Amino acid sequence: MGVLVSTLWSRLVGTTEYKIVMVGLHNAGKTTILYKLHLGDVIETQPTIGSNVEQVSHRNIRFQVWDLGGQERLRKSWGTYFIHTNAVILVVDSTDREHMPTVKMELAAITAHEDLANAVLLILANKQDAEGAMSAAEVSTALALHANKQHDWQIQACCALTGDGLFEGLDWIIHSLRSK
Ligand SMILES: Nc1nc2c(ncn2[C@@H]2O[C@H](COP(=O)(O)OP(=O)(O)OP(=O)(O)O)[C@@H](O)[C@H]2O)c(=O)[nH]1
Ligand SMILES: [Mg+2]
Repeated sequence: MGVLVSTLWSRLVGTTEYKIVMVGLHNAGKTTILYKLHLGDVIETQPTIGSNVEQVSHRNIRFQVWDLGGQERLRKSWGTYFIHTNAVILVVDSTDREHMPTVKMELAAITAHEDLANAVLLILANKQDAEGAMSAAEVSTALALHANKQHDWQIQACCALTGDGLFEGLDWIIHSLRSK
């Protein structure tokens, strides 16, 4: 009963907070997305060593968004951020066809991680503005997303520079978490 009342109260006064962890290979656009969501602006980024964390608000819901460095040597530590995560965002550089097999391998590790058993998964097919970018459908095929039966998932095309697709992605996360 107490949990029900507190959930209803949170929804009424807008105090729900979800933890999102954003992963993806180096140069995928994670930090650009984080600050586009947090500040509404495009910032100049450097490769992330470790992580950034910021609050993002959308539809009266607060998200604590973690942006993890994507260089190969940093990927081993992603798992240390996963505890109590509600949603994982996997950011993909849609122009980087060569590294899709690596993304697929990292995705397999993410979906198998025990701390993410209840998390929902959003794949952002980023850099849609760039020439030669794979469509969301092509990225979906390259990553064999339909084989993923463990998590609720969705793929969303986006462009971090304009912000197109980013809030649609958050809308899906909200909808998916609420229908759990
Ligand atoms: N054309 C285009 N460039 C983008 C887009 N998103 C990010 N970039 C560029 O991609 C480069 C890498 O962006 P970051 O946000 O630093 O990438 P990251 O995923 O945080 O990289 P790591 O911190 O190394 O893991 C930057 O030059 C961004 O401006 C996009 O949607 N379109
Ligand atoms: Mg970064």
